[in-house]
Amino acid sequence: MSVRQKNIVLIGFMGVGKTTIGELVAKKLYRTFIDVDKEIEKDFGMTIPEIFEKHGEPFFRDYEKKKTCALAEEKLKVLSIGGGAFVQPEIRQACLDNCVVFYLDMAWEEWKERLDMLIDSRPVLQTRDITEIEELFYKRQDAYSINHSTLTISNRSAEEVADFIVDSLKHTWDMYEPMND
Ligand SMILES: Nc1ncnc2c1ncn2[C@@H]1O[C@H](COP(=O)(O)OP(=O)(O)O)[C@@H](O)[C@H]1O
Ligand SMILES: O=C(O)C1=C[C@@H](OP(=O)(O)O)[C@@H](O)[C@H](O)C1
Ligand SMILES: [Mg+2]
Repeated sequence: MSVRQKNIVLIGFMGVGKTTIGELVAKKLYRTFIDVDKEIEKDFGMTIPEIFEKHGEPFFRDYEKKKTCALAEEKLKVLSIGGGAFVQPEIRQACLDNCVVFYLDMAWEEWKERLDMLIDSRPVLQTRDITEIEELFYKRQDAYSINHSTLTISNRSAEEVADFIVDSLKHTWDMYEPMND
């Protein structure tokens, strides 16, 4: 597949801005944006917390695996995936094989300021105290560290990060597949 046709996937911990930044990147590249969590919510007619509540986390992870792997194989999309998705080896492989994977990396000190804003919509945060959330934050970094490009996004606006992603993609595309005049 041409490098220009590959999907772009944003990964990283809950609340770092994958959905917000993904939507901006898609607009700037005139691509379709897909938020995998929103697709799952549409499929069930329920919010993510409701799916966790009714069916449990293992069921959610299994559905997330099927949905994310299928979407990763499309072309020319910008995808934001759930913060826990990339921990699943099958999802990681599908994304790394078919897409350009950007990891949005944020410092814990900055992330923890977002906790209050996130907790109602992220069931994974509701069953853990702050120490356990911090452990999960660092544990997930092992999976996130396998990517095509790591962006340190602390103290950057969503717009700045999106512009950086678009510029770096254009640079890569021109390097590997220069456009004819
Ligand atoms: N760069 C940013 N700076 C400040 N707030 C942000 C930034 N990116 C996202 N946000 C805010 O953080 C919250 C979580 O963002 P979201 O895009 O849903 O993250 P994710 O998809 O990674 O869980 C939202 O309220 C969003 O407006
Ligand atoms: O990290 C996780 O385990 C989760 C992250 C959420 O997505 P965001 O990363 O977009 O918040 C959502 O998939 C679900 O609540 C589980
Ligand atoms: Mg999201």
